[in-house]
Amino acid sequence: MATTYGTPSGDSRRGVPSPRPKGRDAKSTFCRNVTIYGHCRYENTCPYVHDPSKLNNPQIQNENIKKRFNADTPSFSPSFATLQPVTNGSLTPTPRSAAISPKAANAAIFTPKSQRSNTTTPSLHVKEPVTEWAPQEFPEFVPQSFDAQLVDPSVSTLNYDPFNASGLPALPSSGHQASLNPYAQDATALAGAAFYQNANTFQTSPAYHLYWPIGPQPTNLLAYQRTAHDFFIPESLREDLQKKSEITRQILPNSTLPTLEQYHSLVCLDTSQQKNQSLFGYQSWVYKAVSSKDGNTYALRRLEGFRLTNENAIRTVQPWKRVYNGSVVTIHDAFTTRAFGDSSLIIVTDYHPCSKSLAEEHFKAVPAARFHGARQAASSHIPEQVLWGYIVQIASALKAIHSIGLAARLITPSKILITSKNRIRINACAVLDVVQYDSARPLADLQVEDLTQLGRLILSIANNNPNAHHNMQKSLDHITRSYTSRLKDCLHWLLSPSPLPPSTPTSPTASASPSKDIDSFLSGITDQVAAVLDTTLHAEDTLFSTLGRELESSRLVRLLIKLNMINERPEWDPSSNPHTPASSAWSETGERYYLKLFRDYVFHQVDANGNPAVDLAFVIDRLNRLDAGSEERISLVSRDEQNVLVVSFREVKRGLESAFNELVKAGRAR
Ligand SMILES: Nc1ncnc2c1ncn2[C@@H]1O[C@H](COP(=O)(O)OP(=O)(O)OP(=O)(O)O)[C@@H](O)[C@H]1O
Repeated sequence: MATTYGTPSGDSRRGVPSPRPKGRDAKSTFCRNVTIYGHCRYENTCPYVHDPSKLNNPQIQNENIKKRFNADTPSFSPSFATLQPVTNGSLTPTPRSAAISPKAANAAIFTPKSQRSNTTTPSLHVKEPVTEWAPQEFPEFVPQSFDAQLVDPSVSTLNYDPFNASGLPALPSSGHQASLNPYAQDATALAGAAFYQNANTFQTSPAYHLYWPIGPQPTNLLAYQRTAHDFFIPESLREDLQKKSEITRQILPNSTLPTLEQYHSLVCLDTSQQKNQSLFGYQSWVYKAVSSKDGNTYALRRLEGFRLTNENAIRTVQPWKRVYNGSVVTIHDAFTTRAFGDSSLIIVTDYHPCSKSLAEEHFKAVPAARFHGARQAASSHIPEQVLWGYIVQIASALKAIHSIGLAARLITPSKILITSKNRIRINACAVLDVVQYDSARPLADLQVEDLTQLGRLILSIANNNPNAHHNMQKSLDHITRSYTSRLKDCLHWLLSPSPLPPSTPTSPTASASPSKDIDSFLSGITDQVAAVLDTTLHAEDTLFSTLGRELESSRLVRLLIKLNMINERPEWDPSSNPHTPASSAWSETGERYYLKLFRDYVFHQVDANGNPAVDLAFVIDRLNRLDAGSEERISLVSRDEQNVLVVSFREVKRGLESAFNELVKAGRAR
């Protein structure tokens, strides 16, 4: 140790040393007050060395060292930089790094969001520090509302979703019988919920909660251009769907109709008492009925007075159950019954609400006073595209039917249903197979007959006359005048007796097969099939876009349900005993307070005169921003207008999810 001569601090002028000299160790420093006679006036109390020889004495030096590290010396304890949460929920101390970069010293204070209380109002005006230093290119790291009770050590870190937009903890699914929660934002928290998209997939971006970019953008419209219809499905479609739903549920309160096996709540669909027996040989009735087995609605066709003489006759219905084609009304079952007081055959088919037959569509009966009871065409000219649509759809049905060794046998206007615009289905299949079982004709003949019946059907519709085929030449002349030669050739091919000469249905360059079958027919009308397919795809696109709009609506409904479950809930206080009245209103305090103000902001806007401002576009726009968790800030004014809270949609969303999650947890616990 180098000997140094120290200068005792203190008032040396007055020669009084400080009782506790700072800086160097006094016991190893020579006292500057020692005179040439080796005396210090304060030797008894002076802490400095007065004998220069002692300065180099190792014993003294050791003594000094020992004194510095004796039993009274406090033990060494490392200081901790941070307490870092680990996956099992405990806090692990991490030693402070030896070298702290000067940049780090300037960094904003890191406040783990998990440590924010759920029950106290967060500071709404202070920008959250974590967002300030988080690099922009990476998603912000948000500790997921750390709650030691919620964290299950058995849950691996794989369950952790850093992109969980809800900011809520993923509830452990293993070992828990988690009940499905249809309102949960966090799909990963739901056990086995395949209904919820992205249930178990890793989300590379949180874009699933953003506004769907396809389709109309209502916010780009000017105020006067906005209508409620811009946000929802078209009015005509909505009305159509609602009508169908209502008619499907309709029942007759005092119905005397019986229950047939599992089919109950029968409603007769026939609008006319005049029954045409020529088609089946029996009077037929059609009923809507509900199955007690699956709760679905079916159409039952009843053939009154039918007696089953051969068991095999009713078995012919079996292969029809395999015909699954978009242009055929699907058949489900057939049985006989005496429930109506007679012997009846019942054929169970799909029910298509609000459908009508082609006869009702194109050959409507007009008031007798004007036309003496005659059937009059509903419209004078049917567009050729509509006719080709019918042809292609029925051809597709016949392809499915013929390819499994069956024949439709009844392609007639009253037995083809229009289930939506220009969408047709062959009805009443299988009936003739049962009732004419004993006098069955060769299948090939029946299949050729199907094509001929298709020709007659199109001819009658094009001529607006159900009996057009009775005067073939006149009817074909009308086709020549009103439609293209393609359609005329097609009808000519269909109506000609089989086998045909080696020509084709519509084009001389197509198939040279002499046979008259569905394959030849389809190969001759491929151009029309392509055109109809294209129209169908466009219709599908339109419906898909409409569906997308409804998707937005369903998101908003979920959001509204959550808001309404939280807002104005004074009777529940999580901190109090459930059997005692709440001490403070949970829904009025903490983050729920700004949810309440947000509700006012969205739904209770007023204009400058204080009158209610009813702007649907505004409401939808703000709810969408909330759902997307936009960073945009809004001012929420308290009801007494004394306070203004500046808060982002993202913060409101986080508060909403957190509060809703509290309700869900409390509900589960109960
Ligand atoms: N599967 C079904 N789904 C919904 N409605 C159907 C179904 N089948 C038939 N209908 C409706 O039931 C009513 C009666 O049908 P039906 O086949 O008896 O025709 P119709 O006009 O009475 O002919 P007909 O005089 O030959 O009996 C029609 O309005 C038809 O639209």
